[in-house]
Amino acid sequence: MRCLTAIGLMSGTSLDGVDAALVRTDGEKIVSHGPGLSLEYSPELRNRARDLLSRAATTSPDDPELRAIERDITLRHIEAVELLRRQTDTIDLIGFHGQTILHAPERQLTWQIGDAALLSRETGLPVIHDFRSADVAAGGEGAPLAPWYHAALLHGHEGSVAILNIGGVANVTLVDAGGDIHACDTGPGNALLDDWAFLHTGTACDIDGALARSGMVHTDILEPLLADPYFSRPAPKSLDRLTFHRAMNAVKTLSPEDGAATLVAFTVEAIRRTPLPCQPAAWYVCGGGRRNPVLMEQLKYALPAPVLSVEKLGWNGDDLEAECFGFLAVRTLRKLPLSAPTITGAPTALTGGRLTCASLSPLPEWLAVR
Ligand SMILES: Nc1ncnc2c1ncn2[C@@H]1O[C@H](COP(=O)(O)OP(=O)(O)OP(=O)(O)O)[C@@H](O)[C@H]1O
Ligand SMILES: CC(=O)N[C@H]1[C@@H]2OC[C@@H](O2)[C@@H](O)[C@@H]1O[C@H](C)C(=O)O
Repeated sequence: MRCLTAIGLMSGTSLDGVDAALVRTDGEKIVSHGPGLSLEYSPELRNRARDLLSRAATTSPDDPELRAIERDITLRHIEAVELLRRQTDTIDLIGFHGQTILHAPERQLTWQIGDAALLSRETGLPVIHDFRSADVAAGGEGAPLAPWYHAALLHGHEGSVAILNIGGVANVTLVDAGGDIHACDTGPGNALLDDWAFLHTGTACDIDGALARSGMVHTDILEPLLADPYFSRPAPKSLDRLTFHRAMNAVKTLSPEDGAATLVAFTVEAIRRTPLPCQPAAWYVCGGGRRNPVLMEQLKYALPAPVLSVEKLGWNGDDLEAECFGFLAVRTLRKLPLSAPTITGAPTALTGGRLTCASLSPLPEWLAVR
């Protein structure tokens, strides 16, 4: 198959906005990746989405507020596509992750909202979406899905490497010296710390780790949190943004600074305790967590190998997830696997994703022959 240029779109668990990025690929090799951009959600939309997440388990897909949030989020994605389109000649397709509002693989449930038909109609492009359902339906975790992309980018790299994404939730990909891929969600990323900072300072995150830096870690609170069976469970495993929300209750009597320090330690300790088949020679960090200097310092202290930003590999740590969904969109078209037993626990290597093509007539030849 010839190489295609895809726009990948990701609205992550921190609910900060939409990331969009270009990737040129045949679904196996990465010819080029980037540039990308991010568009924030308004504080109002963020609050509505946060509220929706907390009641998603009991919300019907026809709920009018859910529909309204889905539309507003999709409109922001359309803006992102139009802005990115100005930076390149031809776009072939879009990989559209949507916004996860509920993730419960043990109930074969994973729910990403986003109106793929509206996105396709407004942009005139084919849209691949619903990346996680097939994996969850087959008994997999449905997440993380970035590992195939990390492995493709690492092609030719020697030794074992960990790529650590610290978003709202944190997840790791380990590519071992033989090229085998292992992965899982490690535990909380920034989401608890974001909620804590918002509660105490009204800011969307603990900017530059200012709160955590002057706080003290309360191990008497931390240890019971780390006693959760999730941390001793072998990989593959995945999380919902709200899985460890009770930690907010556990730290509620602490000062803003001590609460922040304890939540940072929770993220770091969960990463350190992640059961991996071998120790990586280096950890490369992507996602917004790498911008929190306190988190990065603590990681460097806790982990036995060097901890660096993915920028050291020449990658853009803000765009990586968006690029990934462009890459996976092309893999969907080629019916290549998006997941595998050591990544999501799916019984075999599985493809996934669905095509929505609202306004293309005639279909491009590469799409029509699928
Ligand atoms: N200067 C900063 N100081 C502290 N934290 C920061 C800073 N910049 C970004 N962050 C953190 O990064 C987060 C955003 O990270 P990112 O965009 O990777 O998350 P996401 O993609 O939404 O999450 P996920 O990967 O779980 O889907 C913010 O919510 C914040 O916690
Ligand atoms: C269900 C869901 O949306 N999971 C996200 C979330 O954010 C980080 C972590 O939890 C990861 O498992 C996943 O996203 C990335 C892009 C993934 O699938 O690799």
